Amino acid sequence: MRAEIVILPGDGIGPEVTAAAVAVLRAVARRFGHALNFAEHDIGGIAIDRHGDPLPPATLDACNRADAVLLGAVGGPKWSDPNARVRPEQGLLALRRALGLYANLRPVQPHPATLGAAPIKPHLLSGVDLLVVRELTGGIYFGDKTRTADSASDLCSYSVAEIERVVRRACRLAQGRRCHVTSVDKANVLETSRLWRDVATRIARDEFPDILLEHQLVDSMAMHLLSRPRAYDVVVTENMFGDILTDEASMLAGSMGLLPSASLGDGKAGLYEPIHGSAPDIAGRGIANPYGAILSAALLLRHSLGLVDEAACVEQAVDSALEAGVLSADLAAGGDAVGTHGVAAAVVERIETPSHVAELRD
Ligand SMILES: NC(=O)c1ccc[n+]([C@@H]2O[C@H](COP(=O)([O-])OP(=O)(O)OC[C@H]3O[C@@H](n4cnc5c(N)ncnc54)[C@H](O)[C@@H]3O)[C@@H](O)[C@H]2O)c1
Ligand SMILES: CC(C)[C@H](C(=O)O)[C@@H](O)C(=O)O
Ligand SMILES: [Mg+2]
Repeated sequence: MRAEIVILPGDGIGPEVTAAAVAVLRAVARRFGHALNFAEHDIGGIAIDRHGDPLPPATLDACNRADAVLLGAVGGPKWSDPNARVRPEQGLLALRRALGLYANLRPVQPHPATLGAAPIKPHLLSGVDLLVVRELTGGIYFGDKTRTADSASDLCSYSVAEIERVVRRACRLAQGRRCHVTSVDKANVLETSRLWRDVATRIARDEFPDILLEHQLVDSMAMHLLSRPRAYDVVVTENMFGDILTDEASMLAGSMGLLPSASLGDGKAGLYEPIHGSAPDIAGRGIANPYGAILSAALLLRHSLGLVDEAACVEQAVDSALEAGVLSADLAAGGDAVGTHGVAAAVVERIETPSHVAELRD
């Protein structure tokens, strides 16, 4: 197949981890005979520096035309002055909104080889397999903002239609899994959460009789996610709760650097990015963990290009590399760590050696 993929490396470790993911996609293209074309564009801080705009029109045009977009990360201390006129993160938010990507899928499946890196007891982690579906284009992120000398406000609003579409997406995804959806809200305090709970209840009851829907308040969810993570299958929640809970969930896997994400709308095109940020504390040292970016590339192959076997091949190559002890510094716990390039090379080698990955599939 032919596909146009836009690469947005962004800031900090973004360029390091996207380079690793592109190397893996090139290996997939070679092995399976696909013509994947990559076009790099600016977003975030680097786009502010070069164009005075965190989402330049040329970047947005390219993303609109592409079959899929792969992003590294945006932001960093250079652009973090609270009084700055414009911020890198605005570029990412505007892109998600402009592409209509309302459902952000963040799968969490701790790998046996990285249990040692997690601060949670290993017996709580075996068998954990959950999928957070985070609403991505509404809520407090996008409401009106005000600021005066002595006060500030951020409006949180949701429409019925915004809640319906993301809950439907979560229920459909659960039908392909264990048919269990946990909807997370703060309905004991927030009006938006009370609407969320009403709509989620109605959609599950009227359209998905095969789905078990449960509701959980976000504060106790933050606790249960660590104390009984195996209890969850699909978790659906609003924008900011999903942001916070998935950074927490990354500790089940062992590192922020491990979790991928897919941001989807109603069409095939999507935006794929690891859930972590630009990690200014380790940027430029070649030690960033690229597994989350590589697994995001696997999601791109599956969801936007429909290349299911190719996606599975990447995921199996990652499993095999982790099993072989190819661990970046955040996972190696003082042992021998492999740099970003080394991790990418280990995954590429496994994709190029079909027998290696086929063995795992049996
Ligand atoms: N999608 C995005 O572009 C995105 C996501 C989150 C944060 N950010 C931005 O990133 C900047 C830094 O934010 P932060 O420090 O709160 O969060 P962060 O995710 O960048 O880093 C948190 C911690 O996790 C570590 N870490 C993150 N990714 C890693 C990786 N791949 N390998 C190894 N270690 C990794 C970092 O070294 C740091 O100690 C901010 O400007 C923030 O807005 C961007
Ligand atoms: C950088 C920031 C705007 C972003 C978000 O809050 O959505 C990030 O934290 C993420 O998780 O993708
Ligand atoms: Mg986040």
